Amino acid sequence: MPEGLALEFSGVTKRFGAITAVSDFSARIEPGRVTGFLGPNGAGKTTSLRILLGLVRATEGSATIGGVPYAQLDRPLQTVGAVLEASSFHPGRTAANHLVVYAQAAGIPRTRVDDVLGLVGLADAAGRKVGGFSLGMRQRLGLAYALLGDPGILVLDEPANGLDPEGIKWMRGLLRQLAREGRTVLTSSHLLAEVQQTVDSLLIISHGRLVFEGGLDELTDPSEYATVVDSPDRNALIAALTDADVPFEVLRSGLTVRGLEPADVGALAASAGVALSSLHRRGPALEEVFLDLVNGTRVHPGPVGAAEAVITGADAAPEEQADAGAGADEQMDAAPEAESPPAAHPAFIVASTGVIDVGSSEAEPRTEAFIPPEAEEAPGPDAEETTVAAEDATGDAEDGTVGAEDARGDPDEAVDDPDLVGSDDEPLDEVASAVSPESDRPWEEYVKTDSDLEADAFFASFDASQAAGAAPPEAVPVREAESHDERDPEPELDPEPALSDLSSEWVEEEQRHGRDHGGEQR
Ligand SMILES: Nc1ncnc2c1ncn2[C@@H]1O[C@H](COP(=O)(O)OP(=O)(O)OP(=O)(O)O)[C@@H](O)[C@H]1O
Repeated sequence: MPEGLALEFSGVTKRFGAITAVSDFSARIEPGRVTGFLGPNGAGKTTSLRILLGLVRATEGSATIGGVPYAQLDRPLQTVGAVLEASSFHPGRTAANHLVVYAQAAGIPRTRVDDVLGLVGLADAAGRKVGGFSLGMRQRLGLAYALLGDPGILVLDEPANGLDPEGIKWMRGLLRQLAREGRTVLTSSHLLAEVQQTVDSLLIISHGRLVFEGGLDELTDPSEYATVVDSPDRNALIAALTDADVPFEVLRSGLTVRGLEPADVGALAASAGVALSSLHRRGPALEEVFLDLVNGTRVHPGPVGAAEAVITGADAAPEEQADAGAGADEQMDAAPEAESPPAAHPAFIVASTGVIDVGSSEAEPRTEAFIPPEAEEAPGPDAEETTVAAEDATGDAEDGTVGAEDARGDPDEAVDDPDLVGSDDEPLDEVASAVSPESDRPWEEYVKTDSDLEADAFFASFDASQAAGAAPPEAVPVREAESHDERDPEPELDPEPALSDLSSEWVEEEQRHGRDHGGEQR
């Protein structure tokens, strides 16, 4: 059985130019549990996970896997399986062939490909081209990739995206099973409800800062709960409570008793011979508590230093805090259940859904890595990380893509906050090469990370070493792939390319479509 190892973030801060994506984040994730990593859009979840996986270098602090940085793992794919982005598969390759590339590169037997495809429910689709896959199928394929090396650690970024209710149920079961086997499972989401039934522990992050660390049952204070009880003979129940000196309020939904558990109230009624029509515990809706935590109107008195972490609303009146979370019924039993530069590591290369270990990345000097035309006006290509226009890299904000502006609220405020401005003595070139903090709209700027350049170099060197003169395939437009009729067993896509066809031209084309293999998918 693969060994689950602890994951640890120690004082991790990541600045992208003027934006602080993660701020002094420390947390420990234990094996044998499912840990939910929660936060609203733009909170810094993906950036934190990328730092953990050696795809982005922390500005400060470190993240380790079993005590060592990702880059120092001997067999990365067999140690950590990651799903960070499910939409970046080559549309012309079959699901099986996609995995075979990674299996070969990591020395994993071909039979494992069939195993994992079966495990994620894609056995029947193994020979189908990924361009015809639904989002949910791509998500499953991403998971198959993560499981390929039978790793003891699973790091999944929003794994439920695109899954139907049946798929979500299946995913929950799988995560629980993996944790039961002793593996470390870290799964991110922006919805508490999505992970509520799965996780043992929670990390909640907001504006890059940890605001909660603990179990679901620790999210709320026991004093926030009350027992709601009712009887067909309400007068008899009122008399029984009054005789026992138990204070209560009469509500339309029943009598609310504070300070007594449902079992105690039930016993009291039984001893008075009063039949009950309902008896349950009522507390703040967990989703409300989650929102209060991320909005700063609730501060968790845990060891995370949340009081300092939450910038606004921390001094809201206690009544307001209680009101904000109260009101939703909850069934009794529903309650809780850097210095070493990773990109230069010769033993791994970044792939779209995580990391693979396919030998040296040094083949292509970084200066020759693909630089999108949009980046040409940005600081020079010899910078370690390069700024590119946000519209191409992050999608148009008007399309609904959440960018830094959404995440940070008032952009002017963000720029004025000294914490959000990269300092001149940053150890990385990225800050120097990023948009200047004086820029009008720094939050819209995309900073090309080490992993972007690693991916560029990987595909370029792959092409150089494998190409046998075959013409590169035309990239299949997304629209064509997405409009595929499921009744057609095999979409009319381009022929499946050979490994040697994975040319840099294709990568460029993919990047123009926003499917940056291995890079930041903003
Ligand atoms: N390469 C980059 N260049 C510039 N800004 C970036 C880059 N990557 C992330 N950011 C910014 O960092 C912040 C945190 O982003 P991140 O993707 O980590 O958040 P998230 O919690 O994963 O959000 P979501 O749930 O929407 O995926 C955002 O403001 C984002 O715009």
